[in-house]
Amino acid sequence: MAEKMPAIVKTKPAYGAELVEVDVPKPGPGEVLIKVLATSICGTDLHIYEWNEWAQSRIKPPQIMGHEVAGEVIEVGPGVDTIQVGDYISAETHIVCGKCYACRHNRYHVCQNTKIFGVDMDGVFAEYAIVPAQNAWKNPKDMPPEYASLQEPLGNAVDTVLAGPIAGRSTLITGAGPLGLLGIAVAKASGAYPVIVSEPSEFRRNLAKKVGADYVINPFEEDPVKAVMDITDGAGVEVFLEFSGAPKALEQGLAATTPGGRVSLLGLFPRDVTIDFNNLIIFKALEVHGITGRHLWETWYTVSSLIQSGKLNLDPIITHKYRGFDKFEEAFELMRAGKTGKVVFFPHKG
Ligand SMILES: NC(=O)c1ccc[n+]([C@@H]2O[C@H](COP(=O)([O-])OP(=O)(O)OC[C@H]3O[C@@H](n4cnc5c(N)ncnc54)[C@H](O)[C@@H]3O)[C@@H](O)[C@H]2O)c1
Ligand SMILES: C[C@@H](O)[C@H](N)C(=O)O
Ligand SMILES: [Zn+2]
Ligand SMILES: [Zn+2]
Repeated sequence: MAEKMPAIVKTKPAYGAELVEVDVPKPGPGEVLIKVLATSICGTDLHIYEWNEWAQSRIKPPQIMGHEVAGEVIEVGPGVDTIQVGDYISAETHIVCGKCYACRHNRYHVCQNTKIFGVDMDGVFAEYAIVPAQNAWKNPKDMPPEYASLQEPLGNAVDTVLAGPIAGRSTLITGAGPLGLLGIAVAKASGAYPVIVSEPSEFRRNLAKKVGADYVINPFEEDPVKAVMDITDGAGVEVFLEFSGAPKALEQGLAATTPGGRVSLLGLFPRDVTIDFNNLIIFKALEVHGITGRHLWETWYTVSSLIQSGKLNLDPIITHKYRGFDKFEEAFELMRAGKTGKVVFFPHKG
């Protein structure tokens, strides 16, 4: 096996990243080494690439980027007995402690000592990568690697969409970035109707339609609250799913939700948000959920089953596929410009 490999590395505390030759890592105790078959870019990778304030406070270069992955196990470290060479895996990116108050209540998704690979340690934008065995998820052999790699962000979308009843419910999704698009696919596969999407980008509104949105709205040109009221005969939507992180979208979504409806919030707001709690939440008796990460491991079972059911319309969401990492800068710049859905690399050129 090769001793060196190309990897996208955050080499310096500054904008960008570099494609460099690094040593193929050796799995330590409790770890496995995978041949990376597919790896996709997350918005968090973009923040690390851009070196925004959050990245500056958290990332310690030099470090291999990336965390969404599918790969074949080629070596297991000492003490690993749950995963074998030849297994085809994806990875839960949150490495949880198993010991804190949250973990001891089976709330692993809010472990207070969570570490994330590709964020707090080397990641998977490479030909080979280390995954802690406790984080490995075995895939069926016939699942395409690009779908298998999307399971981690699909888990975010599944936890948002399925935080309450959805079948037959009118649903508003704000934001059709990669996560919102995955949310549309999950909502449609789960029987939501009508699915109304508010998204300012024309490119992404078109993707939303291809994924199955029943109505799309440009919130910069028409009032989404009025549009939702028109579509729902003045009732408002039963379910509001926030995927944009835009404060205005939150306010509009709450106003467009029917009294007694359900609100699930995944988007992260760039600053504190001021909301009329009394009129938009309390007097409407809304059920509000904050969503973070994925439930371990219930969400992974749901995601895997949804993919295997063939009902998730993922193909329109994967807008860009790259063999090798040579054009990684193009990929990041396209994503920064909002001209992509999900971007997937297949690191091995052969
Ligand atoms: N809670 C979690 O665990 C978790 C995990 C992953 C991502 N996130 C967050 O989820 C959000 C979505 O992620 P993403 O990668 O798709 O981000 P993204 O930035 O690519 O997508 C956001 C979309 O919202 C749209 N938008 C902007 N203003 C809007 C408005 N007023 N109304 C409607 N849409 C508007 C943008 O045009 C864009 O397409 C981000 O805020 C991200 O930080 C949270
Ligand atoms: C790391 C972050 O980007 C990841 N998608 C999560 O679910 O937490
Ligand atoms: Zn991520
Ligand atoms: Zn913990």
